Amino acid sequence: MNLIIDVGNTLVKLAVFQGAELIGKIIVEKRDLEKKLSEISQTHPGISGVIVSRVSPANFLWPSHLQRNAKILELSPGIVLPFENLYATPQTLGNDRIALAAAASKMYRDRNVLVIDAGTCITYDFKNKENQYLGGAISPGLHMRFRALNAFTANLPLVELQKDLKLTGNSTITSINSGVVYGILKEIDGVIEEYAAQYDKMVTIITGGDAHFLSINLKNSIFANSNFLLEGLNYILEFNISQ
Ligand SMILES: Nc1ncnc2c1ncn2[C@@H]1O[C@H](COP(=O)(O)OP(=O)(O)O)[C@@H](O)[C@H]1O
Ligand SMILES: CC(C)(COP(=O)(O)O)[C@@H](O)C(=O)NCCC(=O)O
Repeated sequence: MNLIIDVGNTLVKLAVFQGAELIGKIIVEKRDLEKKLSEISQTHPGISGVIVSRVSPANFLWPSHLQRNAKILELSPGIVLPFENLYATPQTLGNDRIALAAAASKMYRDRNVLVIDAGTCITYDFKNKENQYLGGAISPGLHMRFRALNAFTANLPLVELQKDLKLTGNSTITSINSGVVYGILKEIDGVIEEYAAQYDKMVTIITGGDAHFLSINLKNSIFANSNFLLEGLNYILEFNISQ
């Protein structure tokens, strides 16, 4: 059994895998991580492998049971990867993006794959059909856009996402919502179309906290998979254990 820990910039995702099958998942705030880890190590005494990926600091103590009985792997740029990494600055590449490329490699090794992760930031990661990771793009996430409009102006309030979309905002709140949400939707559709024009038979995956809401409003039909990053981390762990 493997324990997977994905520390994002906003939330921590924890999952337990039995081999390649995800058997449990929980999303927690960083302040609750240590408590949850201790609970999981008690309820799943069979955990023998752990992988942790961080893109932001998270301070916690490992439960002693895990420290004693499990192989703990911290994802870092030096780790052996199941794909060829052509990023020009691999030492600065986000661990979450490495995990997404690993999942693309596991599930679609011989295909061109674009992975979109809509979390704190929106990341675009492209792996080609030669199993090479080329890189992609980083842009501000949904909440970051709402917060930026509030933080860098005098008059704009901090708006919560309105799921009822109106193209033409007729108030400050609906204008902000239209700008943020249509801005993201058109960005994502545009990026997909640019890649699809350059790479044949491309698979596109969307994941991350805002994936569901965005995917149902996109023009392009793409696969939403909320566990894609976790699957990638599990694959990297299994790949390194078997080396
Ligand atoms: N300050 C915030 N308040 C409320 N929600 C936020 C805030 N910052 C980010 N979010 C939302 O939290 C979710 C985090 O998604 P997730 O994929 O877990 O991101 P990450 O991996 O970056 O932690 C997203 O829906 C994002 O829009
Ligand atoms: C771009 C990110 C901040 C995304 O983080 P997230 O929104 O998933 O929390 C993270 O992948 C990161 O810190 N990347 C480092 C820069 C790079 O990937 O080149």
